[in-house]
Amino acid sequence: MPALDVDITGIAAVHDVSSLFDELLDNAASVKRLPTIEPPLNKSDFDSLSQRLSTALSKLGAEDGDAAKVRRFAVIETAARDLFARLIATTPIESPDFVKMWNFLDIISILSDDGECDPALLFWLMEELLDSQTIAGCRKIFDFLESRRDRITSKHFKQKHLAILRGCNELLRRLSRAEDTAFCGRVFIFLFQSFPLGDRSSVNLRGEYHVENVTAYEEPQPEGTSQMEVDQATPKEPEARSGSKGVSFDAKSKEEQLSSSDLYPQFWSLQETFSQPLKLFDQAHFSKFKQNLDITMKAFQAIHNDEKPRSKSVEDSKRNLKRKRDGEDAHALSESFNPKYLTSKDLFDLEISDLSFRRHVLVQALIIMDFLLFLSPQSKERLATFNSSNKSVTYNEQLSPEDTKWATDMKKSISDYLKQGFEGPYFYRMVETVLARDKNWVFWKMAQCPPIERPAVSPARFVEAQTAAQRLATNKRLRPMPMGAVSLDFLRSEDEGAAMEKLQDVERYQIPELDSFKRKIADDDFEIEMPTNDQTKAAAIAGKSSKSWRALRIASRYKMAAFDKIDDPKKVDIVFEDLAEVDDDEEADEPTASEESMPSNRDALIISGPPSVGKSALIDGLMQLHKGVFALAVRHTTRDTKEGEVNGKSYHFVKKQEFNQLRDGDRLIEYGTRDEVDYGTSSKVIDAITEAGKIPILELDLEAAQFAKDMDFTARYILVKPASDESLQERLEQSGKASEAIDAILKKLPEDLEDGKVSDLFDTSIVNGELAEAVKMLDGYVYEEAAKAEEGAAAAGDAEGQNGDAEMADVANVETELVDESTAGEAEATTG
Ligand SMILES: Nc1ncnc2c1ncn2[C@@H]1O[C@H](COP(=O)(O)OP(=O)(O)OP(=O)(O)O)[C@@H](O)[C@H]1O
Repeated sequence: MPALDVDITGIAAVHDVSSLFDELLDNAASVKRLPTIEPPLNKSDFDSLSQRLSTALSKLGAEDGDAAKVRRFAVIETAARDLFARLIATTPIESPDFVKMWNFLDIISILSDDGECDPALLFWLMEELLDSQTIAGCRKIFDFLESRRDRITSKHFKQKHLAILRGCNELLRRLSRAEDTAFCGRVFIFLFQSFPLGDRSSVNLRGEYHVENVTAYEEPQPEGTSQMEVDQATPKEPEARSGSKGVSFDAKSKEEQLSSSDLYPQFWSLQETFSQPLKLFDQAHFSKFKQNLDITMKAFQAIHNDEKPRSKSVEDSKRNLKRKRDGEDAHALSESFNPKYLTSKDLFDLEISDLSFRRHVLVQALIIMDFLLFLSPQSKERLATFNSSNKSVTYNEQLSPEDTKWATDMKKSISDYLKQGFEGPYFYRMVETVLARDKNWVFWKMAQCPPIERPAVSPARFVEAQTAAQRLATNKRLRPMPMGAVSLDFLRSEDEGAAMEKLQDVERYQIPELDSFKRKIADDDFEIEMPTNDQTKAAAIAGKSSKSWRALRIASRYKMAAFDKIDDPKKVDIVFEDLAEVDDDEEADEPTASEESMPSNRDALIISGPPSVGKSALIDGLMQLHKGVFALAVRHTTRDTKEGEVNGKSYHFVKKQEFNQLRDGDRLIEYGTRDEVDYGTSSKVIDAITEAGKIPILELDLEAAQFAKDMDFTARYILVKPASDESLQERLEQSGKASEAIDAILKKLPEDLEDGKVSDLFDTSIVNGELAEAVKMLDGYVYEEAAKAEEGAAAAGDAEGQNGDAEMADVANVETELVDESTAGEAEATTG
């Protein structure tokens, strides 16, 4: 602490600075009205702070230089300590007025950051503040320190770090590890977060163990003594005792198990080794340890470990912490955070029946196994090349091959055990991660904690590295087989003709089809999921990456849109999918009709019938009548586009492979081949229409309709029949079909329209005689006019049945065509 240069000007300046501090505290009170630690005050909360401070210090003169700076710092420190002492003396920490202290500390922190006072002043005051308070008060001070940690440690850390370390260590000395475990943790965390990662001040460089932490337990009675003490008539405690207290052993291994009272001393004796691993260098101790750990492990394995851990949950602990911090129930906390083991014999059964407890002990054992394996011959060999200059943590002892095997096997058993039970895999992963990180710290310590920060590379070294990299990258020397190229070795080995033929192999010059990777990637996926062995799995993983990359490169030529849809880089399947969507623009052109305009039955409509019977004409008619209600499900086809056809409107024109993919991926609700051309309707197209709120209409030939039915596609199946063979023939001729084809169609007609077949497949049939009338019939069926009319007729009585108007006649017409011919017959008879 700088000595105060007491002189007249100094005393006057201290007075002025004290007045300034009072003013600043008044300013702070008007800026921050809450009596809380938060929010911190900032320099901007005080008007022209630097200037006001210069004025307050003006009596010291305007000299510069180190001596003047020391005088200024001393004056500010004296004024600060005066005010600080006044605040401590007059304001209890619980009082809302204590906010003045927090504000004052903020002011000091601002001055310190600006280099106006000694950087460590804040922490000197903090040390005194901690000294002046009870542990409950220290918690509040720590709340302040934690909330300002970044700010108060970011600048001039070198000048502050000793004061921080001293203050925290002093506090730790006051805290009980058993009662204030959580607070100790906060102090440690504060230290770790304040000090740079590579700071050596807290490293146990000498590798000392905390040997005072002795776990005391009830030593077993020497043989014979118990007989003297125990009443002969009292039966020896049965093994079943353990079961009655909650420990369940496997029936099979019960006989091999020690009773819990026998296990008790063996189990607790492990703690001695856990706290002093160096004892393992004594062979006798090591043998005993191995034996005890083996027995413990066996006992643990026999305990069913499928129960949930019984220890207080994290939430409970958090609640307790909160309570403690609120000062409401300090006692409860001291019970839940006891770092010492309770080793009473009476508790033993309960303790080892708790999965958390067993895990806790096994993690200790795992740490010891790592310690032992560090001494294995293999590890020693590896470490021989390592700079292990810190002899305090490198040991000359070497583990024998048998002991190495024991430690390795034990480590595996423990690891397997930890993975079992409630959230076992998660718990084990956490332990594994912590231990793996810890190993790195061990190496660092062995190498005498070399600086973690790397010095900047010199410009000369950078230029040298850059030139070398450029040289490597621009080396034009040809490799025997450039990356990705197909081997040309066969040119040497085979005769000229065969070699030339091979050279012309399509695979050599043609980019493979995108789809060719789909099956291969699926095969790799299968192998990864159900590997034959580790090698095949590794090969499949590597193969999948390479194939996915190649597939992406090919897809990038014409399927860039699909790339947006790749969420997981390991799943590129989307690039194989058909991206043909229903034409969005078209959908947008025709807005979806209102609810009232929709029929009550919203199943898709399948309009089917012989060629040229008028399916399209009927669909057009229906769609004209009800705009925005229906949308045509455009089929996919493998044929080329004809003149006037628009992709996505007439058909979705796709390649054979793409069509096959849709078909094999169960994405077609019907498909078939006509004249060597594939046609099919994608379920995606239908879903898109439904999602747009419309009803899909599928125009299908008879075979396709049958296919959809066989595929259980839900729809209303409507057959369009010609009024007569002649009228159909006429339309077929008009369509320009060859006469042979027309003959074939007409010849097949009776078979196609055979009653039984029709009634199985279709829900209704409509005779397309006069177009307008047929459309009306279709409309009536779709909007269930017939059903409505039936209801109406029932309500209106007979009269209407006798004087049916034209519309009713139409309805009757539909009914006559209903596939149940007997009913139709009756209807016909009625209307006739
Ligand atoms: N009721 C009708 N009266 C007169 N002409 C009609 C009638 N229905 C359809 N047509 C005409 O018959 C021709 C074939 O009709 P449409 O294309 O609708 O039949 P389709 O069943 O859809 O044929 P394809 O099976 O070949 O697709 C068209 O020129 C159409 O205008």
